[in-house]
Amino acid sequence: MPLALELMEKAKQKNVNLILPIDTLIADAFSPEANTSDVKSGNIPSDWMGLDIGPETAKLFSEVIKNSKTVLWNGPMGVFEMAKFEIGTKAVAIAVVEATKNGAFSLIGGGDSAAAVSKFGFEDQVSYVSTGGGALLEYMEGKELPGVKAIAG
Ligand SMILES: Nc1ncnc2c1ncn2[C@@H]1O[C@H](COP(=O)(O)OP(=O)(O)OP(=O)(O)O)[C@@H](O)[C@H]1O
Ligand SMILES: O=C(O)[C@H](O)COP(=O)(O)O
Repeated sequence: MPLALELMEKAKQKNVNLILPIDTLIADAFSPEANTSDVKSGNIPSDWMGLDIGPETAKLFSEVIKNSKTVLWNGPMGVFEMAKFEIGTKAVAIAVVEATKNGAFSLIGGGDSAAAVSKFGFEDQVSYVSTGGGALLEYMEGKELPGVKAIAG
């Protein structure tokens, strides 16, 4: 939490638009048979958990993505492996595909993000899918990766 608050402050100082979820799909168990409900983010009862973004957030994120020229996607929106909690991740994936159709460069990174894109059958409709998760982000940060260094000589 302190790190999140620090990053939010940093984003504000740098005029970076940080968009957070406004609603959440909650469940009473980590299970495909769980009972679910949509609540405003911040209203999750203590014995429930958020397992996907809610429909309002899916709409909000999709709008931003569709209007972007470059998309770097790292991390699913929820537990997309269970059909009940795949809706948010699917909505984002559809928006990324649409942005790509409109000329955006879309880069998807991370084993689970790649699995999500593949599950929905969109692998060929985005610009690039990388299996690198943390390594991809470190590379984007400008860090030198030992493997890349060895290859580059
Ligand atoms: N609310 C949640 N509670 C528990 N697990 C979740 C929740 N939301 C997503 N997950 C799980 O987290 C995983 C996604 O992890 P992560 O965000 O690190 O993805 P990634 O960056 O694509 O993958 P990796 O870290 O392997 O490179 C998925 O398996 C998903 O089911
Ligand atoms: O699923 C994996 O193994 C990860 O996507 C690997 O990514 P990382 O080692 O770069 O985090």
